[in-house]
Amino acid sequence: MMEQYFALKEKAQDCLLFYRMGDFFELFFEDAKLASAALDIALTSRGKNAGEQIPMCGVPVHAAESYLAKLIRAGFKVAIAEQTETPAEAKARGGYKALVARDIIRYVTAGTLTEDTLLDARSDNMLVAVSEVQGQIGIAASDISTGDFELLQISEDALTAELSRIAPSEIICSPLLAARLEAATEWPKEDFDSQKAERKLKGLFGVATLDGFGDFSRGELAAAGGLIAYIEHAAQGDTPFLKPPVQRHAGEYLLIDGATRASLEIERTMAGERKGSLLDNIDRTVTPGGARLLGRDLAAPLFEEAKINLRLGGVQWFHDAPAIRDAVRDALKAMPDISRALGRISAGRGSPRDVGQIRDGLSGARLLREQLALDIALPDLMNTLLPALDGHAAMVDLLERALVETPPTDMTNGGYIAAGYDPALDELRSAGSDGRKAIATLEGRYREATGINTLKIKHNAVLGYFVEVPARHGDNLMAEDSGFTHRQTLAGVVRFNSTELHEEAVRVTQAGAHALAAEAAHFEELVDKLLDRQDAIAISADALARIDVASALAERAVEGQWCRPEFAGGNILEINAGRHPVVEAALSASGDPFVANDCALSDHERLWLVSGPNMGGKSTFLRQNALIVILAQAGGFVPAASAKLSLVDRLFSRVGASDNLAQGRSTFMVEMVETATILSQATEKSFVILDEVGRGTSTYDGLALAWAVVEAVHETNQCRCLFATHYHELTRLADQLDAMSLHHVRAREWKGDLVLLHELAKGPADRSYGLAVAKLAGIPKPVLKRAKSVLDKLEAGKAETGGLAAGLGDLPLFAASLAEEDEKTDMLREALRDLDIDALSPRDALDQLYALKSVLEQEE
Ligand SMILES: Nc1ncnc2c1ncn2[C@@H]1O[C@H](COP(=O)(O)OP(=O)(O)OP(=O)(O)O)[C@@H](O)[C@H]1O
Repeated sequence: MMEQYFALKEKAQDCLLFYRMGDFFELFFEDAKLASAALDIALTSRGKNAGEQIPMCGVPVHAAESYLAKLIRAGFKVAIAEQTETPAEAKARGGYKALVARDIIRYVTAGTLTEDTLLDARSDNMLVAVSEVQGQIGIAASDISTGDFELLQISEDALTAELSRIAPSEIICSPLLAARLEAATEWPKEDFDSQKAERKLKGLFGVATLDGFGDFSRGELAAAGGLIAYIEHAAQGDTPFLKPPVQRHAGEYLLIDGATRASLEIERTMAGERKGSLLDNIDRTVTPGGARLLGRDLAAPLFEEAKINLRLGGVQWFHDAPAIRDAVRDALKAMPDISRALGRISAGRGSPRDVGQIRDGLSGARLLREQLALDIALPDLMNTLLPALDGHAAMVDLLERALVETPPTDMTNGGYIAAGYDPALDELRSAGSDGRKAIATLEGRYREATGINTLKIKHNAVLGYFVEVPARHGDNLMAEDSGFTHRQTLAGVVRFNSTELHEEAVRVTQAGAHALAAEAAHFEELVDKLLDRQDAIAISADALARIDVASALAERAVEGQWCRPEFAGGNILEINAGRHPVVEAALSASGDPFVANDCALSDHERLWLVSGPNMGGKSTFLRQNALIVILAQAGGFVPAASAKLSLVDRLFSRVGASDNLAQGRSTFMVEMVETATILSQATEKSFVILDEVGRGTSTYDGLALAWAVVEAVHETNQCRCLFATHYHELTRLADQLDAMSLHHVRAREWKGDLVLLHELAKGPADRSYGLAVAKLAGIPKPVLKRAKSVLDKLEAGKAETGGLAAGLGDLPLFAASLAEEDEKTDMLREALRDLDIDALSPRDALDQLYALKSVLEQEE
């Protein structure tokens, strides 16, 4: 057995091996130690290997899913080794001592789950494959529990942003990329082959060309190849359930990098929780499919006005029609998760319950369509979605006739095919129940005939049916002519068989076995019919999810009195009475009102410098405007009285200081890396919020950096920007930078105490109130007093010398100093531009590099 175990373990590689033995999955050696610790179950031992006890632990097969869930959550992968023949088959093959054959039938990994119990119903579970072809990155992403499948090609610098959007549970990559993608599992290069992948995809979707799905690059195809190979490996041969690939193009979406996503707490808070995030705040969806789609929408807001307005039209319609909204949401609430049920069926793991769910979902969809079709003024969104809900009448009708109302998950005991669907099955069932009745009658007759009132006819798995009497009556039935044959004597009872009982028993078991087989055959047939229509069913499920999202966003908008955003040309962001939905909700829980604030960025006033006391609401103001952009471009209403904006191509946020010690970066380093990304990538169409850039270092360095960053954003990037700062000195820049204006959050001192008004006003803050905030926070009085006298001294010094920023008045403008530096690098640029990299051998490339270096040295 150990030999067989080692062979399987070798195959399982870095996965824990679940080795099936009877009713248990057993784990041995190191696997047992790891699993027993992770699952908190007993570690025992069994037999010896090389003189050492073999550590072992086990989980019962019937409860294996919950243990699997725990292990996957703890970051393990599991290989399931099942018995591939029965003990009887093994005996027939190799005699009494033959070992039952076993093989790995499936690998369970975080990205290849389909079971309800192992998945979060309201989030996607993405598996991502990444490849690199000629310097371009191909990404294939799929949620195999629903079949969603997308492909895209990006440049390498966009990789982390894309991965943060997709938030995969598991990443695989070709060996070339493994060093750059720490979290990824390396997968053989042969599977990342674009030509092989193209053939595979064509086969999978039964098409002669992939042109109908998109014009895929070699990188995209290679990634798809890796992804499919990995899924096939996990399922050990079953064809993966994938819908036709959707090709994404970087320019179709609002780009949000990982740091911005994290700092704006879009889908998760900084602490990693869904609760407290923007998504959690706005999520009023009533179906798991809707919740998943909303998550996807927020992760990738659109950059196309027509598409956004299509979504907004749907939200508006539900917003304006409360009765329809309520009715639709009630109908949706009752609907099962069709997508995931279909995913399981397609993966060969579907149960009668899954088929029942699809029946109920599709029939609900049809009712919904009939209900909505009565409305004459449907918005475009609904006009495009409603037809997708139809077309399943024959399927629903078949499933309604074929299945009982609530089919079980477990098929082993049958009972899921409805009475009346198949007369032959009905007959088998009645033969079975007639037999059981006959056995009950037989029991009565035997009691009478033998005079033993305690005689019983029982059934167990080993003996089948038998007659049982207490031991003291045993002898009566032992007589040769009694009609009973002895089978077993136990401590208190004796068991017998009889010809009549045997005949009835055969009738019952045969009828039962035939009925089970008939049910299984019907089930298989139903599954085949469903799979024939799986694309159409998936489209209906997607349409239901979209309707759920539209009605949920409308519900949230009504609840919070949100407005429909409008889009305009140019580069504006005009928000009237904007609010931060998460802060507002937190405040309202404690009964405090949220103070709404306006934002009015335009081509002439692109950059707002916001100052004011700590705790005054600067960060909240910056973030709320970023969140409004996200919500608007995701196709939702926004928390404001009115909102008009020009589409944003990239959103950047550098908010708050957070150490990323895991990556070995200090607070200041993180701040600078993020700021560098913004300065290099923000375009005129971007929106940037910068919060206290420079505060992580010494005052002079910090101010100098903040100063230069404001100038660069204003002069070079020319994007819309909100910049919060405590450096009062920066306000001087307003004289030089014509598209920058000054704003502050208001505060007042009242009877010696600070009152924060959280209200934005024009102009710079009059003072910083740092000490007053410290007092609010409970800094001891002697410390405050001392701080006050230090402050007085500093301010006296400042008055004499002109302060920190003295002498900055005659600094030349940013653009002027930049131009000078640019010239220096021109020769280099020329040389680089003339290089034809594709034509270079590695040797030439090295020579060129030396040449470039010497150009640089000459210049310097
Ligand atoms: N518009 C508002 N209306 C009501 N309360 C607000 C508003 N904005 C902020 N607050 C409250 O003030 C708190 C502090 O806000 P915020 O963090 O935005 O201040 P800040 O000016 O950025 O502070 P710091 O300079 O210390 O970072 C928030 O947690 C919230 O409770």
